[in-house]
Parts: sequence; C-alpha cells; structure tokens
Amino acid sequence: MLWSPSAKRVESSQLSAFMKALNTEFNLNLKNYADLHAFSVGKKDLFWKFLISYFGVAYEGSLDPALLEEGFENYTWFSNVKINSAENLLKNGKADAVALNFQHESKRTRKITYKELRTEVKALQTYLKSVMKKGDVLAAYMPNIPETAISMLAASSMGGVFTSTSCDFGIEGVLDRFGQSEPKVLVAAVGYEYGEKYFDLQEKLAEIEKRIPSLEKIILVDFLGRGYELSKFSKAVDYKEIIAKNMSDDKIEFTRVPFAHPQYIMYSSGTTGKPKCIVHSQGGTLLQLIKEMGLHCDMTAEKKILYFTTCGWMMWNWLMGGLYSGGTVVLYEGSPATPSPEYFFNVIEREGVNIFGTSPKFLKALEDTHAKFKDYPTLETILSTGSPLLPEQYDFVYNNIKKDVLLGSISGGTDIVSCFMLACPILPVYRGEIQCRGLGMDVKALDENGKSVVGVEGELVCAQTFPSRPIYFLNDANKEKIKAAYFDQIPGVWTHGDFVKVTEHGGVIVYGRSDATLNPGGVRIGTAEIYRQTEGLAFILDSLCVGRPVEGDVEVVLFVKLKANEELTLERKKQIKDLIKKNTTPRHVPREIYVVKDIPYTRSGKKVELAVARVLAKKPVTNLEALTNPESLEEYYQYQA
Ligand SMILES: CC(=O)CC(=O)O
Repeated sequence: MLWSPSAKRVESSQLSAFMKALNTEFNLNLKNYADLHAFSVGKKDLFWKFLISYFGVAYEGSLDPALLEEGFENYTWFSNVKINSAENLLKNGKADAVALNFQHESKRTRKITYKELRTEVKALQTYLKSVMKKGDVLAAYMPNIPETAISMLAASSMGGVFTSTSCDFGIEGVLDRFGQSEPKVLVAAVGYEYGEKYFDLQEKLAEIEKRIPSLEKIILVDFLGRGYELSKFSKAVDYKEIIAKNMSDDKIEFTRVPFAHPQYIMYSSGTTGKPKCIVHSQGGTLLQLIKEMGLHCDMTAEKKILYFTTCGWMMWNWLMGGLYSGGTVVLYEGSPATPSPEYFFNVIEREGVNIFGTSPKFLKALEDTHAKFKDYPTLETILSTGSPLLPEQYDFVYNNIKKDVLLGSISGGTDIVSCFMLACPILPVYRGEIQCRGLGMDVKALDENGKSVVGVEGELVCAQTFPSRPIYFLNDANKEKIKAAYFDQIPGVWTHGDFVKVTEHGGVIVYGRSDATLNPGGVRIGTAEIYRQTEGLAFILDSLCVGRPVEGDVEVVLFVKLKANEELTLERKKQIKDLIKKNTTPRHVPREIYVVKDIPYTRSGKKVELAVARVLAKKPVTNLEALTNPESLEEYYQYQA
C-alpha cells in the first residue's frame, strides 16, 4: 500500500456522507466501499434515484420507472424525466464564487464568477436562439478557454447538442467529424498559441466554412486579441460583439428536454475508417459526472479542479461536470511544458488547485526532465488517464511530487464520456492499481469462458446497463455500428475492449487495449506489461509493442525511441529482453527490437498500437487525422511481415 486516507479525510468525504444517508434512507448497513458498490449495482434503480435526490438534481416528471428495460438493446433510463444539464451545471455556484479560472501558457488569465458566467451564457443563448433550435448541433473548433465552456452551456441550455474538436486538427480531420455531425453553428478560434508559437486558423476556417454545408453561422473568437479579417468569411460574426449586443439582466431560460435527449456528440479515434459519432444523453452524462465528481473525486464548492485536456478529448466534457459542485474549474490552455513543467506546477501552487488531472505521458515527461517540485498544500488528489499508469509512476508521484496525496488512475473513455474505474476517497492506493470500480458500474473481468475472474487477466465488461452509455451512434439507423462496437463480442454485456485484472483489493489493473493484446502461441499479453519493463530504463524515452503475424502465429516486436545521444547496443537489447523475461514470461520477450525516431500518438495522448500493427500486417490505415504525428508511421513500413 502506498497511501491511505486519514480518518478525517474518510469521515469528511462526500462518499461517506452519501453512504450514511443511503443507510438511513433504506435501513441498510453498508460499511465500506465494497458494500456500497455491491448495493449500487444490485439495486441500480434505487442507487441512481437516490443520487438524484441526494445531490438535489433539478428535473421535472417522475423518477419512476428508473429503467424500462434491462439489457443494452435500447436506452430506457428515466423515460419520464425532463432535465436540462446546463441548468444543473449552473445552479449551485454562489454568485461571486469563481466558476472558471482560465490560465494560459503566456500567463494571460481570466476569472469568471458564476454570476458572470450565467450572464454570458444568457447573452450567447439569446443570439443562438436566432440561429438554432432544440436538437440542432453547435460545434466548437476551439482551445480550452472559457468561451468553449460558455458555448457548450448556451447550446445545452436550449436543448442544443454540443460537439468539439481541438484546434490542432487539420481541415480533413474537422470535416471527418463535423461533416458527419452537421452543425448549424460553428464557434471557432481565429488563432491560438501553443509552445509560444501562434497558429493562425483563418485560412483553415474559411475552407471549413465552404465545405460544411450545414453551417449557417460561424462565431469567431479572437481570445488573444491578434485581430482578424471578418471579410474572409461569408457567415461569420464576432463572439465579443454578439455578447456585448445581447447582454441583459434577464435570467437564462432553460429548456428541459427528455432525459435521453442528446447532449454531446463525441468521436471515436479508430484508425480503420471515419470516426464513429457517439451520441451521449443530457441526463445520463449529467448524473454520471455528478457521481464521479462528487463521490469519487470529492469535488465541492470550496475546491478547484484542473484537468489538463484539450477540447478534443472527452476529459474536457468530463471536466465541465465540475461546475455542478459550485466549485472552480481551472482551464489550462497551451503547452504544459511552456516555459517549463515547473511553470505548470506553479499554477497548481498559485491557484490553490485541489484536484489535478494529467496523464502517464505527462508524468513521464516530468520524470525525464527532472522537474523540481515544491510543496502543494492544497493538492489532495492527482488523477491520471489516457493510458495505464505504470507502477513505477506511482513511485515517482509519491517520492517526488507529494507524499500525502490520493493518486487516482481513472479509466473509461469517449464511449461513456466518463469512467468505469476510478478514484475513491475512502480507499487506500496500491501500487499500480486503480482504486475501485465506479458506483453503479457493474464492471467485471471475464475469462475466455465468460466467467467473472479475480486475480487473473480478462476482458473488461460492464454486465448491466448504466445511464451514461451512449444513446445511439449517428448514421447507424439499424444500430449495427453501436452493436459492433460494444455488444457483438460477448452477448448481453458491454465489452469495452480493455484487457484487465480485478485485484483482491477490489481494484483494477489495465494491461492495455484488448484489440492490441499480443497473442504469441495463443497466450494473451497486455502491452502495458511490456511497457512496465521498458519505460523504466534510463536510455529509453518511449516504446511501442505490437504483434507481427508470422506463419499462423504472432511474434512480439518492440519499437523503442531512445533518449538523446543514446544507442541501442547489443548489450542493451539483451538487457531489455532479460528484464522482460525475468519480470514477465519468456513469451513476452520481443523477437525483434527496433529503434524508431518517433512513436505515433493520438491527439488525446494514446499510443496507437493498432495503426502500427496494421502497418506490419500490410493492412490499410485510415483516419490519420486522429494522430498528432501521422508522419511517424512511415518508418514502420520497413518492418512489415
Ligand atoms: C477516462 C479515460 O479513459 C480517458 C481516456 O483514456 O480516453
């Protein structure tokens, strides 16, 4: 065990208070997290209904029945409820409490109180009502700045649907996404800065305006004040101007919509075709995020949460859930390494961040740059997601960043705009293990016979339906795409595509994507098992491991990116192989180890093993726009089977 919460932290947590209240309400005797989790999945209808009343969610209609059908065939949660997610996200913050604290790499900042936020959302909503109606889509091609959150809240407040990509997407990537979701309104930054470099987006935007026929208006945001030429566009209006014109003291009108009304369109980052458009509900997303923020992250009105994310990653949508608490959401825009990782941590110190979210990739970069850390008195929780957090990274955080901190690896994704496994303020942290399975999420590891197993690797499934499952996919009238994505593999359950182990502590270890598992000699090996070994080596900067088909079998091939001025000598190859053999099994040992200049990553920071595996297996790779560095794939072609 690396850390355990103090008695005070356990007692003062919202999760403990929630469990107590649940015991009183239903005359139960739940004593610990395992009991609470068992209740939440055993009596899921009572659990979700209680969550709604406990957290004071605003809605109209009847909570009965919580669910019309068991199973995953149809979305039938709270079919008699009408709700508005923006109304809920904006209702709890005190007028003068800071809702959004914007921090830019250039040291620009802006703090917006809940009162100011409501006023700006109202102003934008007034304008949007002249262009779009309930059910229409507003797309954002935006950095992580307050205007993006305001656009989401304004669209949601009137029953609009919100979708976003980050500004580093190229034209084709934007068209692949918004071309499918068909927005009426596009909110777009005219430029942004990253790593002290300015990226002017005007040319790209002019092209996008021409190529998305559904667009009726483009709202241009010049948040850096660099100026732009409105005449380059035929449908553009200026964000600041429309806000100034529509300012009023009137309250926002919230359109309550059916619980299963669409809220977000998200995009899969597959490498085998156009991204799939995953549609999430207003009610399901809201409930899930209230649960995760309130119970699992212990976010309150007094706290500040910063998750380092772009608007092209679901963690942005997740972060917006922090507003429900009435606390502060800190938006960080720019490169976390500009001017230095230390500067980024200064933000945590200076702004008094309590919950900080990052990724294993950033933690590794911090380790590699030997960043210096100070004391972060307010920091109580560090979250990490994007890929499995390796055991050595737990050591790094506790030895270098802070000793008394809850290190919560969390895992789920775009498909559920939330998590299956996550942090828990009343449980200890074990090295390399995600603390718990989420409340209301009937998560299991199934072996090859479909049996739920503990202590051995299996396929991650969710055995029962949950409110934040997608309502549908776009362009999927016969539900073929959604079935193929989650329900075809193992009948009756949600198969997530992760290869995991449920531990004896009730925690979970993720070994990688199950479609990227290596199968040499028929034995399933998660890629994270290999990275655990390679990425601790001082000469390796990064690595990627895939299976290469050979004569009816698969051989393990390892690609390594070396640190500057390092070499992969024969001794070092042997060292890698010996280490893998010693700490895993002989089957894990790579047949070949190749040095590459770069490892391909998605824009949300995931290694794209599947794309490399397809290259090696001579299969086509598409949707390259999902990658930050698609050119890196070139050098892998020489290693084809
Ligand atoms: C919560 C997550 O699972 C985020 C991700 O890895 O995309």
